[in-house]
Amino acid sequence: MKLFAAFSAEAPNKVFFSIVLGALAGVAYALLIPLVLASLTVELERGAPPTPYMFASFAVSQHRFAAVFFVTCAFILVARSLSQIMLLRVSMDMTTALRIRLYHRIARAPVAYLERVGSSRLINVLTGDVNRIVMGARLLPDLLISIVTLVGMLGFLLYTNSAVFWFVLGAIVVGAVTYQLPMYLGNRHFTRSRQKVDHLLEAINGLIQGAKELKLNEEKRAHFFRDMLVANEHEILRSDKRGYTLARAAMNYGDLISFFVIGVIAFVFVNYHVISNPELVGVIMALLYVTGPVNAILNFVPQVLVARISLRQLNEVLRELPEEAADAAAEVAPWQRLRFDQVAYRYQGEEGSGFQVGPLSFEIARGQVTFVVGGNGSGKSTLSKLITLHYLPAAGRIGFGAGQVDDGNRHAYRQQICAIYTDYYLFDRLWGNADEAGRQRINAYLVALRLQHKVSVSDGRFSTLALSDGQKKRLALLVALLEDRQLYLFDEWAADQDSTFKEVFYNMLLPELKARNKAVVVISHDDRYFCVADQLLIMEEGRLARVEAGQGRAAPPLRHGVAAPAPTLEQA
Ligand SMILES: Nc1ncnc2c1ncn2[C@@H]1O[C@H](COP(=O)(O)OP(=O)(O)OP(=O)(O)O)[C@@H](O)[C@H]1O
Repeated sequence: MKLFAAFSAEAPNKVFFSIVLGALAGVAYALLIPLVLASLTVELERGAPPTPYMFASFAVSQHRFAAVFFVTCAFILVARSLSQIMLLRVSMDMTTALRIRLYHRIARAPVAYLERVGSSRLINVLTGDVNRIVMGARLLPDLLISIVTLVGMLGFLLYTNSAVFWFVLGAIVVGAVTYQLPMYLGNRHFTRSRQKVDHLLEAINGLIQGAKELKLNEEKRAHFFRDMLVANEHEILRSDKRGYTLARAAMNYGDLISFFVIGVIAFVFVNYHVISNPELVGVIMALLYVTGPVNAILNFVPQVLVARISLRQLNEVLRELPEEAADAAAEVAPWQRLRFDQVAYRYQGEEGSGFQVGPLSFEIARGQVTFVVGGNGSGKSTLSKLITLHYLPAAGRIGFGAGQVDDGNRHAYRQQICAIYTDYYLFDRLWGNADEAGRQRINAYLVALRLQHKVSVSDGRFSTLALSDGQKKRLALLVALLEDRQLYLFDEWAADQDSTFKEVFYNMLLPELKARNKAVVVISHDDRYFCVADQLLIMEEGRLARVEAGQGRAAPPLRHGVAAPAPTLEQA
């Protein structure tokens, strides 16, 4: 029912219309056998067969019945095709709408959540579950046609012989109930298999991303295959085999229910009830005829069950996907200082609580460069995500000038921030239309970052991203510099740059941003350049050990011959 509701929400009118058409096709289907039987009965009652009607030089008996029969067939063809095509189209629209809805939800989910669940689960929902839901929903009209046909044929049986009707109805109820038991058990195996697919996708990700490491260590590769890939594959295989075995057995049992009933009526029932031979022929024809719809109902059930499991997974993801308010247009006042007041953040650990950063209190001023320094694991990157408003503080307040960051304005403040994280992502294009001045700036930055012979930009797209790690990071810096923001954060940007570009970064770009009255936060291990900072925040084990005033001056030039200086921006 939930599956149906999810489906009909997409286009209620179209779904309603195609269901009516499907139901009419089912009714017409159920009329075919009674029509043939009625024409035979009329012929028997008349005694001598009438002269056949000639149609296109073919002799046609009972031409009125024949006409109704063929018109009914034509109606079934049209109604059924229309119903299926309409629902097929709605289901395609539904697939796209579901995916787009999920994209929006993922885009609005907090970064901390996305880091926690990882990409495998979400990709599995987007590519696998959405399709399975739509496949299941697509079967609904066929299911409906079969149900209506079955009901119509039961009506015919009631009309023919009420004792047979009650017997058949009882047999169908017993058959459906006994059929449910193996289906229920099969369903449990399918659910288990579906959960394992998430783990398998993660392992496949490791297989591709970790290809280099795996190739260099045969023992590691063997363990990875055994414990991650093969173990998950086998568990999925085991669950699927059990699930499909039970489902198949149940389906075959379902296939034969009609024949059991026919056998019992033909060989046993007739000895206890009065039933004429024409009635018996009619009943057996009707029962043979319902074999198709009964099989269809039972065959579609496993797919609808799989679709229901996927719908449950999708709803679970949608339910647990937290949504952040995303009002980029909220009013925020101009500010000069970013304030952290007793701000604390704690990761959710596997068992209980994880690493805690804070409580931290400090200020970052515009027109100044603030360095965040400290040992590995001291919490610098975590702090960077607090400063850029991705992690929500568990305690304390973050403010820009007199304004406090809250759910309503967080997204608007984010629009004033630009960051390059250690795990940055470089998109292959620049968004927004660049005018002539913009194009000149891009070219100037390409020259300053010595990328002019490697990358060009046309129609806002980079000509290539096949670059070295250092070059890619310089391209990411170019993208950041083109965005005119109030606060810039660089998390170990210079770590994999050679000395020339460290010079450019620390002695040229940072002072330039400072001169443009930007608040600049730099996470760095380059102690040679600490003198560039106006302020140093020193982190130790998640706490702010000290806040030191810096010198706010350029680092002394590199020794002659170590690196050729890059052109300044003005020169470029
Ligand atoms: N996504 C996460 N989930 C849980 N714990 C995390 C996560 N990211 C980091 N941590 C924990 O937080 C601590 C601080 O990590 P963080 O990356 O902030 O340190 P860092 O100072 O930037 O280190 P480095 O200099 O090595 O980059 C680490 O001990 C780590 O275990």
